[in-house]
Amino acid sequence: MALLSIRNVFKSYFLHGKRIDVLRAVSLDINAGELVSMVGASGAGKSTFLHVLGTLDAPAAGEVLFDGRSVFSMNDAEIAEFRNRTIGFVFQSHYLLPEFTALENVAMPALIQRRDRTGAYTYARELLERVGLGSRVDHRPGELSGGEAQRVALARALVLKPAVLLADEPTGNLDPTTGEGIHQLLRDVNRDLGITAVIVTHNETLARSMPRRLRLAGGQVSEA
Ligand SMILES: Nc1ncnc2c1ncn2[C@@H]1O[C@H](COP(=O)(O)OP(=O)(O)OP(=O)(O)O)[C@@H](O)[C@H]1O
Repeated sequence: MALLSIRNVFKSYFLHGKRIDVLRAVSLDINAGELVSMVGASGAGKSTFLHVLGTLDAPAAGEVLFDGRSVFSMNDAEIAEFRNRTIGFVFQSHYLLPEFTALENVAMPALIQRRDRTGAYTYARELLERVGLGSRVDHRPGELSGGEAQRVALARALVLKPAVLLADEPTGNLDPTTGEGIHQLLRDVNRDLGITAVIVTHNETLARSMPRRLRLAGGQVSEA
């Protein structure tokens, strides 16, 4: 059975009396452990797709299934709980808290969930070492390079041990070499931690380096 399934999903926006159909009858299965890239023109709906897949946004019609269970049939509190437990997000901006160190930023989701403090910091440190920032744990975001800050954001997305990692243009603000470093880390995390990952990117070369490639165009998702 697929880990994540999208079944006949529609999503539109209404703005100034006009309707924009973004996703039109999208169906897709993603198996546990897959590493998937998604490309598509600006405005094609990639972020919208990722938000629906990540349960941040409900579809107008259709279903999102996790392990065969329909996510949007749960109530809002249950969906939020499910999302916290299951999905890690990385965005184009790192959204790190400026007044906290790298270590505190990574541990934060676990502390908010009232997990064991020592365990949270130990795992946060381990994740920072994994992303190559063992020597930067006490740096605040303003004392990190763009690529380093994005690696901290990736570590933070992993601290609750999610089954799924969704990344929306995680290298969009980075130079190509630094961007390739982040993509390599995503490949490592997928391989070593067994996390299922979907990465939206504008970089066709990086997208092609992923084992499975999707393209979003005309409201439809196809294998690329
Ligand atoms: N909240 C909203 N209200 C109205 N229209 C929206 C909203 N969010 C997105 N859109 C429109 O929906 C379409 C898809 O947007 P989306 O951000 O999903 O595209 P994208 O493929 O991620 O684009 P980009 O690569 O430029 O980030 C765009 O035409 C956008 O203008």
